[in-house]
Amino acid sequence: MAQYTRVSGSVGLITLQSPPVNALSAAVRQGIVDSMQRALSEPEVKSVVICGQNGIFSGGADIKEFGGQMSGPPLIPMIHAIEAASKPVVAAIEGIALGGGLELALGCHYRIAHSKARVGLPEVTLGLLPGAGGSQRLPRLIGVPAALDLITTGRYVTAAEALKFGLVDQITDHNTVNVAVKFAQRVAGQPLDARRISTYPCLCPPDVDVLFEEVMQRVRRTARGAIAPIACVQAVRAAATLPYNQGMERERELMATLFTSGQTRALQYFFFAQRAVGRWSMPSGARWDTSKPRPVHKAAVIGLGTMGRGITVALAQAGFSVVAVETQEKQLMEAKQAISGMLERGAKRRGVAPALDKINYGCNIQSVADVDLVIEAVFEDMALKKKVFQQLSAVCKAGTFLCSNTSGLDIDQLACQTRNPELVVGMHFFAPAHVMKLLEVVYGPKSSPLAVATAMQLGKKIGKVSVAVGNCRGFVGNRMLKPYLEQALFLLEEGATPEFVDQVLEEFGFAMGVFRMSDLSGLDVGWKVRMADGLVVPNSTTGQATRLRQGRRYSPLGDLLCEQGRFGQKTGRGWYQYNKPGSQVAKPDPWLHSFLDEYRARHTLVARRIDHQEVLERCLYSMINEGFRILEDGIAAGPEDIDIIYVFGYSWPRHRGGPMFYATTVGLNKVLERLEHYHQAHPDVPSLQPCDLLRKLVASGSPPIQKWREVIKKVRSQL
Ligand SMILES: CC/C=C\CC(=O)SCCNC(=O)CCNC(=O)[C@H](O)C(C)(C)COP(=O)(O)OP(=O)(O)OC[C@H]1O[C@@H](n2cnc3c(N)ncnc32)[C@H](O)[C@@H]1OP(=O)(O)O
Repeated sequence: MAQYTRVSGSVGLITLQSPPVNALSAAVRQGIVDSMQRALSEPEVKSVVICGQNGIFSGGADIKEFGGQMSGPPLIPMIHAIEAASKPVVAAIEGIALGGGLELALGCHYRIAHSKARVGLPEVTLGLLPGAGGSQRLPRLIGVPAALDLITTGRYVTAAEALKFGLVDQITDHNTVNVAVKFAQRVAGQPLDARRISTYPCLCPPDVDVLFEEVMQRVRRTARGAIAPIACVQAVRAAATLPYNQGMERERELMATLFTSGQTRALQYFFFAQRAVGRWSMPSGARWDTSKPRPVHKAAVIGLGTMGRGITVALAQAGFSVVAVETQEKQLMEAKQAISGMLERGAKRRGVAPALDKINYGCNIQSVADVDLVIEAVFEDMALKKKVFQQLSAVCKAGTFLCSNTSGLDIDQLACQTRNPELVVGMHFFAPAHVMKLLEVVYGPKSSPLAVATAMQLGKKIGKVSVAVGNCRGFVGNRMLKPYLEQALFLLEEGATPEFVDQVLEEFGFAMGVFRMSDLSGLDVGWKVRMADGLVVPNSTTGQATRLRQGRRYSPLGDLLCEQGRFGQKTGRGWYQYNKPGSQVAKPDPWLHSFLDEYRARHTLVARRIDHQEVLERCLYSMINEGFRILEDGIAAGPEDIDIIYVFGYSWPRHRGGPMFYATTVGLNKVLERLEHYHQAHPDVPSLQPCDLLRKLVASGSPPIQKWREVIKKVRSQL
């Protein structure tokens, strides 16, 4: 709702009241319409101020209303009526003015912002465009180039930047509402024609066509199939080329297309999923709201390879004191130099001082004795990690949390090496750890809610999206990756090329196809794991046994490449060839194609034509099937956890919501039917066998994803 009061005798004050972010719900819109009518009809009122309660102007349209029947007064005529009002209307912007909130402020005749306020049009991140006149008013107010930037990226700007753009008229460090009220008194009675943004001409630079072309190309390149950024450019182009009313018509048409697209539904789901993962729970019943974290002031990182360096930078940049340990003097010096460089470059980008003094380097594990939390990031080797955990347990003060950055080893085995296994959790970062947003916080059977809460809070403080997951091989992300990689290899055996598989996956929206990604990560990483698991049989080039392990189909293709020293980008050869080791430009490799031909001939495999659909279905549905198993096993509490992990950690296209949400858009019955089909064709591939939870969801009528937790609960209670 909105509250109407009269202040200072002649100013009508409209306060938006809809906690927590004063979203423009039907009730708020109705409140604004009613209050405006009152303010305009009261002769004593000479001007109006619109503000939001609790120091927040507005977080925009109420996203929860998008799915349902719209009720209450629509936003566009409401904003037009404000702009057309005969009395000056001033927006007093505190906290945030986002999306529809900023569009409302753009309908006002003046905007006063607090110096700490942030404004923006983030609709593009929800698969929309600023469809309440924002795409037409903003370019008229701040010019086409700046409007294109804000609207296509959805980025927020500070009050200072907004003032520079001319987006706000004044900023203040004082009480914004008081300043706005005084301002409103001053401008009462002044002519308003020059204050109505919709009447402004749209100022374009001379080379505006070139600008639109460049922006459109950039947007198409980076959108990975998302349609909203393209619609945003088209809407701003309409502002630049058409009279206001026609531009509004174009905005409406584009908005209608976006609104009915599956992409906006996926992105709205993703918005709420991002918030849902913070409300973690464990199978024991421990939860985010009943488990208090302990403050961490000083942390340590053990092992300063690629991951350890990134983690150290992430911690130092967030203001933590860090003890960084590498036992070999030479490696320590190299790491120190690399970390300092990373901090300096990061600080330069953000215009702050580098946090070099936050880090103490040492060769001795004894130097971590007084820290509150340790993150072990040594080689992915269980014996080595166990030794480190034994040492940490002996050295650290009582109560220190011991965390491992393992990407898939058993957390419980590490916990068992320590005196206090309840203080042990996994903190699985993704490379580069100071850049990638995802953190899997892994609880073992002995991990305490205190340890989970502390790791989750630390993740938040260093800017990560943290997801609490259970302990199993590969946790959530890497466990689901296994069937995906496996299917990609099987497709090569059956006739596909790495280029074709990658092309299909990249057209789907992945930043990188599976083979380009493997070349980037290094083929030797998985090879070592498979060797440790006893899956690699060296020099076994023929015979049925080469393609079977433990009764299941197995492709040795990756092992065979590694035997040739082809580890990917770092060796200049992998699934692709590169100009030189370390180069990132992947080129198809004729050697690889002959190698695949010879391999198929040796194993009497006849290459067949594989189409887009088969690549997508086999790679993605096998992965989704594993996601259902993960839910069934209680390793992830809900589908949102999996989707967040895949978008933030594995470049799953956000506009498709994540693998589990994607399954709902395909239709669970279709996913089930195709898995059954492929499993029948490949009975020796267990990952294609549809899991029980998927069958149960289909049997219960494929409920919406928000209801899956109930079905999962029922399935788990029957176990
Ligand atoms: C015709 C169409 C016209 C206009 C289109 C639009 O306006 S689309 C909406 C554009 N606005 C946004 O995209 C803003 C989205 N919100 C945010 O970015 C952040 O929530 C915000 C406002 C910066 C606050 O961040 P903070 O970290 O402080 O809190 P949190 O994100 O956890 O949000 C708190 C709870 O508020 C809910 N919420 C936030 N924004 C909206 C919204 N616009 N509509 C509905 N609900 C919103 C959010 O889900 C949280 O709820 P909870 O139940 O606690 O999860």
